[in-house]
Amino acid sequence: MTTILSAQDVNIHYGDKHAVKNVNLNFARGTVNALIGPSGCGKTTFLRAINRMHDLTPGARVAGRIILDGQDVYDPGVDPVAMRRRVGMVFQKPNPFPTMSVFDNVVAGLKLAGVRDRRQLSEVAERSLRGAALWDEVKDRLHTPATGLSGGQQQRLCIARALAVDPEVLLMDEPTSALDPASTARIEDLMTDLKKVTTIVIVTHNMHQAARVSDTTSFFLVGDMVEHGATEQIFQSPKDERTEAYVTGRFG
Ligand SMILES: Nc1ncnc2c1ncn2[C@@H]1O[C@H](COP(=O)(O)OP(=O)(O)OP(=O)(O)O)[C@@H](O)[C@H]1O
Repeated sequence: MTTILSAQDVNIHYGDKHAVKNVNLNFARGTVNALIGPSGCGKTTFLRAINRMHDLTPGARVAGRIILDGQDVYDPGVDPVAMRRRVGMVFQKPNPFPTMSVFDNVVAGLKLAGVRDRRQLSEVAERSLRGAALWDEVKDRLHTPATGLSGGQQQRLCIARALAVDPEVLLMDEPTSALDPASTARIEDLMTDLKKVTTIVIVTHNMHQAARVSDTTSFFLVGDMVEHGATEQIFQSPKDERTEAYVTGRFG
């Protein structure tokens, strides 16, 4: 399998706080990769480093390399806005643009990139909404406000919005934690389909979810990445006793 994303000696500080400590990880193209660990252990901090979200966080410093398909995303020549089209992000709470219609939400990134052709926008909107398993539910209300959708639909809309620009990697930060079990199940099913078109890195508090959806799992603890491996191995025969204690529910 080819590596699409590689973190090399990544250290992240907030002021004096060393939130992520010398993390090395490789993710293969077309896989789902879970980051697990107790609250405050640096999962989200690491995830946000992948698409340079910390550029926008006062006091945050990222050191090391994040290599996306051969290119260091922190290279001074890289335009972070263009790079974020290659590395999409879905957040904990669905965050559709509240004043826009369903359609306009999906194509917002394309429009920002200068695409104006109506037919192209319509094609991409349909493909992305189908990709996010939302098309059938919204095809007759594309031009109604996105805020009229249910929470689960809004989250799939955010996934469609991310997919519309063909990201090579999709970052998901606890994408189902605000959703009911039925919506959660739909998004979990979706992740398996999305592997055909992108590579997913997902932060989740839900170990069952990590076990269900991911190919690899990385266990974080107070800023260290303690263990990384095939999900089955991490859950069934972890090498580190701290991983074992966590996945068997002895702390968390
Ligand atoms: N903007 C910030 N400024 C200062 N410290 C921060 C900031 N964001 C996070 N931290 C600290 O960095 C550490 C790692 O936080 P992070 O949110 O990455 O953990 P997490 O594993 O994602 O936790 P959770 O599962 O609760 O979301 C925590 O101690 C947190 O308090």
